[in-house]
Amino acid sequence: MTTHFYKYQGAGNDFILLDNRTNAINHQNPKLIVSLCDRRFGIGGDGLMLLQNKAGYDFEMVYYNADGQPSSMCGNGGRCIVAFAKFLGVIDTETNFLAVDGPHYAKISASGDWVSLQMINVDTINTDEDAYVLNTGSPHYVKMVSGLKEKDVYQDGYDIRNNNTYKALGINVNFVEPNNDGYFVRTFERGVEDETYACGTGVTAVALAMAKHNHQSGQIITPIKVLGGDLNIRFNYDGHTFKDIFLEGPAVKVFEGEVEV
Ligand SMILES: N[C@@H](CCC[C@H](N)C(=O)O)C(=O)O
Repeated sequence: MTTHFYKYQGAGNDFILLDNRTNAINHQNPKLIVSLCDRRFGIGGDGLMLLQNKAGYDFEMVYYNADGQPSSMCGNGGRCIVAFAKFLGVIDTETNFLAVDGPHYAKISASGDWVSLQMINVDTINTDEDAYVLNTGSPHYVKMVSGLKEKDVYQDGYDIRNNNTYKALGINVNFVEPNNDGYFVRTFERGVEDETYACGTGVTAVALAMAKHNHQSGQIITPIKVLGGDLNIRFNYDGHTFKDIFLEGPAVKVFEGEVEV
């Protein structure tokens, strides 16, 4: 069958969006998702999402990585699907929706292209040698480096994601370096198995890990530059739990069309 698709990007993390409120799309088809996300033979994307009806919520976000597998939470995907929901008229400027890691609240600008998404609370940050390891809806490894602009993020990220500790379940690898007013971050993403232009749960993990690293607490706002733009993370840290975590940034419809599914 043919269906309408929409392409969105959030700071360069890009996604195919499908409106599946009628449940007409059979999405349990990894081969189809891989081919739609292919940048040469398909539409292209770091992932694919379906917006579905869900009792008790404005909608449900169903997320697949570009490798065709359902995965854990995608922060930029969450921001993009909120913009999509507003475009479809499912929501106005606030929403409560369900994702794989639970309920999420989000706010969207009246213009529909700036989304502030609440993320899950985090109370555990582990270490792996000099790196931080935490789950912000997806699992993340955060390592401070210098010379990040020139770093071989693909190779170094690949090696960490595929080492004996992480190979089986996978992990997203974030390299971070302080810049003027915040941090510069580059991420090797599990399920894309490549560097992406941004990772929302990744920059969230970096912001929390850096607060712990710098012994900060209270209300914290962390601006983060990524390859595809700028993101902001605001949260509250009482020394035990990171709460009221919001990931903020652009979410933009790029193009739309018809595709065979
Ligand atoms: N791009 C995402 C993260 C998507 C999930 C990730 N690839 C994984 O499998 O853990 C984001 O913006 O958070």
